[in-house]
Amino acid sequence: MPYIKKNCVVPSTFTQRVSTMEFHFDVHKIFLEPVTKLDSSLIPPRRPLISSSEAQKQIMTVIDEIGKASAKAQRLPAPITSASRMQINKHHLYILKDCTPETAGRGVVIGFLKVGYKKLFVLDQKGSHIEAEPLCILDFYIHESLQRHGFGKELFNYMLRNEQVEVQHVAIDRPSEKFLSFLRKHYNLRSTIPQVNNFVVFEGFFRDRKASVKTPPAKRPEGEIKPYSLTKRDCKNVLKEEEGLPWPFSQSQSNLNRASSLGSSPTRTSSRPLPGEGDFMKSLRACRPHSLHRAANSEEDPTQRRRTSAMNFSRGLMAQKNCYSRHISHSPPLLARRPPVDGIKEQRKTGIWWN
Ligand SMILES: CC(=O)SCCNC(=O)CCNC(=O)[C@H](O)C(C)(C)COP(=O)(O)OP(=O)(O)OC[C@H]1O[C@@H](n2cnc3c(N)ncnc32)[C@H](O)[C@@H]1OP(=O)(O)O
Repeated sequence: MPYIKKNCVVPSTFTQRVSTMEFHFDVHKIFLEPVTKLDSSLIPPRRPLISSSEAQKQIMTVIDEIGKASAKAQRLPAPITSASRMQINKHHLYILKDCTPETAGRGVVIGFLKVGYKKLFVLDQKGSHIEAEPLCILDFYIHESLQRHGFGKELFNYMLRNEQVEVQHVAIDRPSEKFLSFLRKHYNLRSTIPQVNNFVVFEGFFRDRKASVKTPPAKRPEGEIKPYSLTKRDCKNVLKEEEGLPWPFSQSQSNLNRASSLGSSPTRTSSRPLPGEGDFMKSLRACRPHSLHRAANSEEDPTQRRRTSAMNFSRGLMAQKNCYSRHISHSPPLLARRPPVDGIKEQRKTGIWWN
């Protein structure tokens, strides 16, 4: 397990030279703390020891490189963390550097954690959809050579303290098997509440929350049901971006297509309703949640991981519609297991999409 020595995170078993993400400049001059928190300004809380324009350039290089390393480790088709993405989103990036004397004068980063608040519809245990804006874990990476040394836990705990959030209250954007194992081991998070989007939440998500969660507006007479904030939009015609629909309803079709290729949690760029949105909302009321989302423990092709934010929504939509149109109040058994061979073939046969 690591321990803190002279404000630095150092693994107790650490004897060999660190081989991590190195840079041609000295990371210690831009990140003065063991963990540096960045927001969209990309300006560290403690002023770098070099000119601000040079610091900005180096910080952007670090973010781009660690983003690439994370994407490679997760076998994502493209990085979901980059300097330019940081600048346009309200995310927080925690960067952990190595502070051992061996790395003095060199640029060495151990890993990073990216989080951000997102509006989501989250299903509770009873299958009711709840509007929430939880802190979401968006990207998490520790360099391969230093995994299983306790750095991930140090960084994660630092983030929880800094964001003042309980671990069971976070939502996680398609966690990897390693991350699920990490959460089981360190936080005893095991049972998930099935969702129809890419986010995984654990039991306890709805308990003792400081931030408010609310159920959508009271049901209108049949035929007039409108999802959350559609009414608001109808009235005002304009929604501020921050007040857009929760994911998954915040996506325009074109954005869905783009998001699916990038694999990230999509950003809100449009407040136009999706085709079939109303049906989906109705079906959410008519259907209990099912394991459309990959079961937390299920195995999956890593190349497919986190690729399908948008596609999964479409699949969820289709499956929910399917469920609704057949007036089924429980998930059909088919939905509770993964496709035997190929989800697409299965979909063609059954009309039901797999997640
Ligand atoms: C929302 C998302 O970001 S999902 C993507 C998460 N990131 C990745 O999958 C990238 C590759 N993995 C990593 O970067 C790291 O393994 C992390 C970030 C998941 C965990 O960081 P670490 O520093 O390794 O974690 P730490 O040392 O504190 O905890 C170790 C525990 O994490 C889990 N873990 C870490 N590495 C592995 C691994 N290779 N295989 C299985 N479990 C692992 C295990 O539970 C492990 O405990 P164990 O060694 O007793 O089995």
